[in-house]
Amino acid sequence: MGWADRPRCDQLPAWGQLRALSQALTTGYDVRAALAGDAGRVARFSQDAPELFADLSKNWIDASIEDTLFDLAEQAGLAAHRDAMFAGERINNTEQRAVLHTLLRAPAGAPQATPALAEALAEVHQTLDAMLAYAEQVRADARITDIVNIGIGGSDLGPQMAVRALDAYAAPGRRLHFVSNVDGHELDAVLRRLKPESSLFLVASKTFTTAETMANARSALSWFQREGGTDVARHFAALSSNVDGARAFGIANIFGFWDWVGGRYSLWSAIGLPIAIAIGAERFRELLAGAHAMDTHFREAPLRSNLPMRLGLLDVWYRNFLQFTSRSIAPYHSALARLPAYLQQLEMESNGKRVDRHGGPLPYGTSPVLWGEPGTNGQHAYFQMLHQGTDVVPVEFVAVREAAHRLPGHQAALLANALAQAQALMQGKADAGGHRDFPGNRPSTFLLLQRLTPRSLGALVALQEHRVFTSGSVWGINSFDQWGVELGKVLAKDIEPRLASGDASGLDASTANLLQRLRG
Ligand SMILES: O=P(O)(O)OC[C@H]1O[C@](O)(CO)[C@@H](O)[C@@H]1O
Repeated sequence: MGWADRPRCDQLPAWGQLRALSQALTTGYDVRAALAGDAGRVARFSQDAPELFADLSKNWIDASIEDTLFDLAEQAGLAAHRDAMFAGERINNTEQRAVLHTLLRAPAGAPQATPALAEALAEVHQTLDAMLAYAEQVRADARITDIVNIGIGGSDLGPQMAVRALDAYAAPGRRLHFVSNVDGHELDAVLRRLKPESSLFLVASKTFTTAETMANARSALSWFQREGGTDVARHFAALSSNVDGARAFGIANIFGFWDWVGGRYSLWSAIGLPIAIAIGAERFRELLAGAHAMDTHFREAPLRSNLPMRLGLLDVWYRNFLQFTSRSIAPYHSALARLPAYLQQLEMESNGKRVDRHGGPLPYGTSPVLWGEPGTNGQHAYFQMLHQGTDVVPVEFVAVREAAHRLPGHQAALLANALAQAQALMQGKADAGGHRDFPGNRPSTFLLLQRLTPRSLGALVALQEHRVFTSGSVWGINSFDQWGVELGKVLAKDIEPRLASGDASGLDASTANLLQRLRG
């Protein structure tokens, strides 16, 4: 039986065993006792992976639970599903598309399973070379001081997150702006500071039809022409798999990609152009190399030491057997400020599904809610709830050992806080007074990077992509479509003219009332 037609995960033997294991944890799993009583626990639940170290030992997990999760992965055909993705099978079944973002970071000429894949890889490298040559050209052009990326969702979140994360590698004197929202305040605030002759607009849209991006691109183009800009070909470029659409818009400089790159998996493609302009071609290649190293790990490491698989299986354990509904991301590096937003799209758009890949409703939970802010800021905001709230929320710390700055004292203070928070969540502190009592035993994972470099960022992001693949695969869903975003788009199109006309016919009473108030 193949991965696509195996029984649903809740009908697999390991699922029942995991249910029994979770029912045995009547008062939760005691991580403190487990750590104190087992000298081998840290080694058993820690591991190296490319560019990072992971400590899972503060989680509600033990050897028998993890072994049963490994059984579940085997029974669910996880490895075969992964291999099908790398082999270019159309695993995105609702759109009949392959899922090959990993090919975007494969080295030129890397052996491929089929001639078609080898050909696709050659095309990837041709486009990459052209895109990186263009990035270098922009970097060398002292007249261009402001680059504006106009895109939304995957055409915004990845580049924005990475540009900020790699700011230490950016050449000074050039500003990158990201405009995503159809809310004109956002574009207006950027345009007010720009001059046409020193601006470059990158219109980033896989489909080149997304309403917000098209509205912003049209407004940017009229501003450019109104302000006396003449050379559209020099000041506008498009990053899109819809080359005809970009051309019809009037853009000549187009960097393409393929339908097998999902929007939220696209920062490695032409969508990564703002990153390449910020950090340069060589550093961009390092970003790809870091991701490729994680791809190789995901492909080749045995299940037991395969970090994306271990994290994804832990996510399944938490979501389906301990009923945790969210995970908090705590990056202890201010340059990773946009990582939680990026991961929200990655995980919640991929795995926020209520039917299996054949369309059958699921009786179990899927994507958790992801949220977070950089540490130490979160500590002074919502960590109260993590320590003393009624719900258990697993926290994923991301810490970076070496700072990119030389300000004395700050890095030690930052790292001490990361460690202390993980420790405090776990240890707790008994106090008879109630209000000052910390129950402790709150689970966390600790990911540790040596430095935040293009390479380590690439590995970190690929790790997250593959852990999302893992949980989605076990759940039997299609992690690569996003039909859930469509209905709101259609309704907005219907409502927009009504705001002008006031026609509320056929609307429900609440929407009709709000429509009239918005008009007034
Ligand atoms: O790159 P595009 O085609 O403009 O799409 C932007 C985003 O919109 C979505 O399709 C959701 O509406 C995302 O999946 C995607 O990343």
